[in-house]
Amino acid sequence: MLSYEEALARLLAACGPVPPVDLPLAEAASLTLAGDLAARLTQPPFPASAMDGYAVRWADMPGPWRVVGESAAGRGFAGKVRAGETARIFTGAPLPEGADTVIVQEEVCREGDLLTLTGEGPPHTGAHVRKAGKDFSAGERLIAAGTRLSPQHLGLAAASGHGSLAVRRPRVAVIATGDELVPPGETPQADQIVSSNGVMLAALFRAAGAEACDLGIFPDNLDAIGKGLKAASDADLVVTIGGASVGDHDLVQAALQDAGAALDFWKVAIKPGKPLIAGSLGRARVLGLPGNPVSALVCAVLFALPMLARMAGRTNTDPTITARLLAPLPANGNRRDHLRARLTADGVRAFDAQDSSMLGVLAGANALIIRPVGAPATAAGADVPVLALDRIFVTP
Ligand SMILES: Nc1nc2c(c(=O)[nH]1)N[C@H]1C(S)=C(S)[C@@H](COP(=O)(O)OP(=O)(O)OC[C@H]3O[C@@H](n4cnc5c(N)ncnc54)[C@H](O)[C@@H]3O)O[C@H]1N2
Ligand code: MOO
Repeated sequence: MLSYEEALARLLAACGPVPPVDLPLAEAASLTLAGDLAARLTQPPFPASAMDGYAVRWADMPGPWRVVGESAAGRGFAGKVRAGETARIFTGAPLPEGADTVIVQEEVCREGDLLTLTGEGPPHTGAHVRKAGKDFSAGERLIAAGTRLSPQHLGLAAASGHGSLAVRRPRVAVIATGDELVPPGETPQADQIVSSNGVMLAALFRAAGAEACDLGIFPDNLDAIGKGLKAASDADLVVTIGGASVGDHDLVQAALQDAGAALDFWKVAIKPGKPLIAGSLGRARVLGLPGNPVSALVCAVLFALPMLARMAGRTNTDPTITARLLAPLPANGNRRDHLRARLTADGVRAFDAQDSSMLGVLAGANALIIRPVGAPATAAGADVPVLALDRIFVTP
């Protein structure tokens, strides 16, 4: 059986960046920028007031002044501020020619056109004025290729003159297999259960900056699964769920072979998720995940997310952190284990129930404690490696 490290290395070696697409800013949130982004505009484009007040020449301090005009945001003062003169000015408005400093309105008294200083006045020349280009200048590199776009990045891109962005958004097709499955919202008949994994994994992949298409449920027969694979074949990553193990109705490998897929490996020394299948179908990568919900999610977190990061053109940062163990753990066997756990400021504690079918425990877990192959019994207080799921699911 392949180790986790070997399996991940092989999967990543087979993935490259997908071609970029141009998307409107509003659709680019949390996707990955394809190329360096340079400013097209300068911000602020002109020296601008940072306060509501009066624009003056520092040389004229401490006044008094004659008010000769007004500069508002979006409607500057066309005239010039000369010796002894001032212009009313508002936050964000262009500083009129001749002026170099702003006095806040709380520090002056105005009677008609006459303005006198009542407070301390501005501390230095240029006070309360934002120089042109203080934020950024046209041509400046603002966001590096490979960055996942946060809301703040989108604001910066908009301000700097971009209405759309070139991003890499890998496409993932999700195929659930199983005669026992009915879609979410439907009432299962005798011997049936609801397919929970499709919606769960599609949401995970979307949160990772992929375009996920949940193709639905395909029964346990070669023809049906073959149809599913056909429908999925223009994706960058095809993810099947279930039918990965050794039972008579576990047909995903056979269906992949029928469809002409090349199989790379089957089974990884991890827990849960041992029967993972990996291969390629045309130009798509294929991951055949085990059907147990926890196994499917753990495999997706361990393998699909790094593959999607690579396809999106991001460097895959290892999300593993270290936390203090709050309750002892027994020695681990020959598979790298991933214990559902609760991570708090105090440390991390594994749930007692670790069966790979239990969605209730999975949904209550915000972390996976990693138990390396052959890890000895570990006492409370020790530092252990942990995957903090909250971090993985909300990145950027
Ligand atoms: N004799 C052996 N039996 C099994 C082995 C083994 O090594 N020898 N491995 C076990 C392990 S470990 C796992 S994990 C499972 C994986 O099985 P499959 O990938 O073939 O999955 P299924 O049998 O199709 O389903 C398993 C389980 O998950 C439920 N399921 C499937 N799809 C969904 C879905 N979309 N939503 C919710 N639940 C789903 C399914 O009903 C089963 O209960 O095999 C063990 N057996
Ligand atoms: O490897 Mo299975 O995923 O333990 O239930």
